[in-house]
Amino acid sequence: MKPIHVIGGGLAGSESAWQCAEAGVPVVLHEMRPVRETPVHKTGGLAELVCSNSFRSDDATANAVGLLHAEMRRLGSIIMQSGDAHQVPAGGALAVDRDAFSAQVTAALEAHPLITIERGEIAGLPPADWDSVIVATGPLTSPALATAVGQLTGEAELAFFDAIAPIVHRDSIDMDTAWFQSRYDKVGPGGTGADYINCPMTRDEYEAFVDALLTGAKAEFKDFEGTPYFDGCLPIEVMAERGRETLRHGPMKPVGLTNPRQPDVKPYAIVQLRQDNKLGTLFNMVGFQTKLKHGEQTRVFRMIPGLQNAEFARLGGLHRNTFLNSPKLLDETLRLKAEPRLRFAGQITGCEGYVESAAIGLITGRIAAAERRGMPVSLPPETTALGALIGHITGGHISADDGGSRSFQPMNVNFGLFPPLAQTPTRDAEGKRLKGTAKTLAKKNAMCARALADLDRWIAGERFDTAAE
Ligand SMILES: Cc1cc2nc3c(=O)[nH]c(=O)nc-3n(C[C@H](O)[C@H](O)[C@H](O)COP(=O)(O)OP(=O)(O)OC[C@H]3O[C@@H](n4cnc5c(N)ncnc54)[C@H](O)[C@@H]3O)c2cc1C
Repeated sequence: MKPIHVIGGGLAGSESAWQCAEAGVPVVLHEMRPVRETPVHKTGGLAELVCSNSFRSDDATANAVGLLHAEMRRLGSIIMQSGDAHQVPAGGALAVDRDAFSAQVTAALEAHPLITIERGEIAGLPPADWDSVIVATGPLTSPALATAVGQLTGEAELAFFDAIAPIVHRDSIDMDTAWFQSRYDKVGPGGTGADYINCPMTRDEYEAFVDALLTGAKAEFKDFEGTPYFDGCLPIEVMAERGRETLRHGPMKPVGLTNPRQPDVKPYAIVQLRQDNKLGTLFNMVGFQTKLKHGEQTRVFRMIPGLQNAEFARLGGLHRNTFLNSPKLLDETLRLKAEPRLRFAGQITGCEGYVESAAIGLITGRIAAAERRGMPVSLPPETTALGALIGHITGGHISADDGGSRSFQPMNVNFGLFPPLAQTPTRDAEGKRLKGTAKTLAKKNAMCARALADLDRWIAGERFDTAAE
């Protein structure tokens, strides 16, 4: 059997390669690192996490990304297996030790008899005799390949940017000012209820901090002027520009947390830091992605009480994010209409986040493997998180039909992408009428239950079963 070529050994490409191989199809995985680096990757490891170490909520009963975790686990995801094996405490979220996680993914792929890993950049369109290719080169696709893809799709259909948050050495945080606590003391999977470091601010401190953010020198990005930000990853200073109170309602919201030294005084704002490595020596500043210049970051972030002596293991930054205008360019099985031997996976398709990228890698791998084996291709139902996400990429988004710039933007999985329930729950188990948040929660519960039931039926109806191969 001719191999499937997967380009890019990140979150999506690693999962794609794994799924193809588990389905009995040989794979050549091409990863350019460490021969050639991206502006943000630091290692040669597969599935390297470039910023936060969080896979976000692990709640499969009421959260769309938690549901996606559950679906991927049912489909034998190597990313979820490795994430689960290297979890670190993070309240209700699934966060991982990034090095151990990446090492496990790398070892699993290296050991698979059907996977060959070739290190080196694919610096242009793949050779013509590669008849089935999965392009999973991510937001930082190398310029040579991006240019080649751009020529197939039209240059205007690529390029965007993203921001990363700083990481602080734990022993440089003043724990006489800061304290450990998860919001609402939420224990979550593998957490303790006291997983985050919290830094409180008075009103005066908050106002001075916002002023410093607004006036601090920013890195310039002339290349990207006029490009809209993705709302899920707004730089902190851009949020501050939207209004002086915006941060207090966003990453600095002071709710669900009590300062043990002054339990009766409500902080005006709180900065949270989340454990970043298993050792617990590094903590990242939650929601603090930034395009402040490096010197300014040190100065401004040391204004935060508890971080006055902070030592930064990594400062924040702003980087390119390459993605396709997929609804226009890809068919329903994620093939490039202009060149169908090329299939796309991961963030380059316009999903957003580690888990979503891996999820699209998972489905793309299964589709490509089924096709190679001459089996019918079946997509997950649109009621599942996987199906909803693919739907968004390949057709769910409705473009503004005004002839202006494209409107398709990267998207995290969310319940807005799912078809509505046939019947929305109106009463609880005791027959009491549901209202407000209880009603919303019941709706999410019902959507999750529907998704998992439909996914199980889809799995049962597949013509090949990866677990049995
Ligand atoms: C600055 C920044 C910060 C981010 N922060 C977060 C975050 O905090 N949380 C989150 O969930 N997501 C974050 N993301 C998004 C996250 O990177 C992606 O969701 C995820 O890594 C995408 O997975 P992927 O497999 O599509 O791409 P990647 O994981 O980036 O993998 C792509 C791989 O392709 C390789 N490659 C590129 N070009 C070539 C080529 N021509 N030949 C061979 N190999 C090639 C790269 O080396 C890389 O290993 C961030 C992205 C950026 C850029």
